[in-house]
Amino acid sequence: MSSHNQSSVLHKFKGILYSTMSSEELLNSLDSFSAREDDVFLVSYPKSGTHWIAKVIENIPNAGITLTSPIELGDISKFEELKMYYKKRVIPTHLSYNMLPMDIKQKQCKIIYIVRNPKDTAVSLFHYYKDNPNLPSVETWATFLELFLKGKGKYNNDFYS
Ligand SMILES: Nc1ncnc2c1ncn2[C@@H]1O[C@H](COP(=O)(O)O)[C@@H](OP(=O)(O)O)[C@H]1O
Ligand SMILES: CCc1ccc(OS(=O)(=O)O)cc1
Repeated sequence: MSSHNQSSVLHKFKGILYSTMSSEELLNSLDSFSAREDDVFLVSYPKSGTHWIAKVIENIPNAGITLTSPIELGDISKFEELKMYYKKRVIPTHLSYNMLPMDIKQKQCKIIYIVRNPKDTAVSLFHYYKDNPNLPSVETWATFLELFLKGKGKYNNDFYS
């Protein structure tokens, strides 16, 4: 696995790799997020079928919900953006439980946790990295799988360092 390009698309926050589309300032301020009691969080590891489940939820007739972008995606203005939604919010995230904003736990918001067979998730992630020239290049399936099994990947820790 080569680490070229890593600096342009990934950055480490508290030992975990995130997309640079999640600003450090936002990640640092997650605990200042003010949850609503009726918020629903759609929590998943990347490539677990998040978009599919999100679409299913979004298409529930008369659900009266707004599907937002992931809570960790964007800059410090994210929480202001989320405040603008007046309908019940369904908020996706790939954050680990420890990184979830405190208020979500305090208000006991509902969480839908998506689990996909990790063998399929690993294959999906492997192809995702292979097909995305902006991500660090993947050499072989064997090296990728070894790192994946060690929990070393985006939203995990130091896959590409
Ligand atoms: N109805 C469905 N059943 C099972 N997997 C689905 C699905 N719809 C999408 N997926 C798979 O979910 C993965 C994407 O996940 P995410 O939305 O979290 O990024 C893709 O996996 P593959 O790369 O194996 O095709 C995609 O094909
Ligand atoms: C459909 C809502 C959604 C969910 C997750 C996303 O992040 S990622 O593409 O899986 O990194 C984006 C949008």
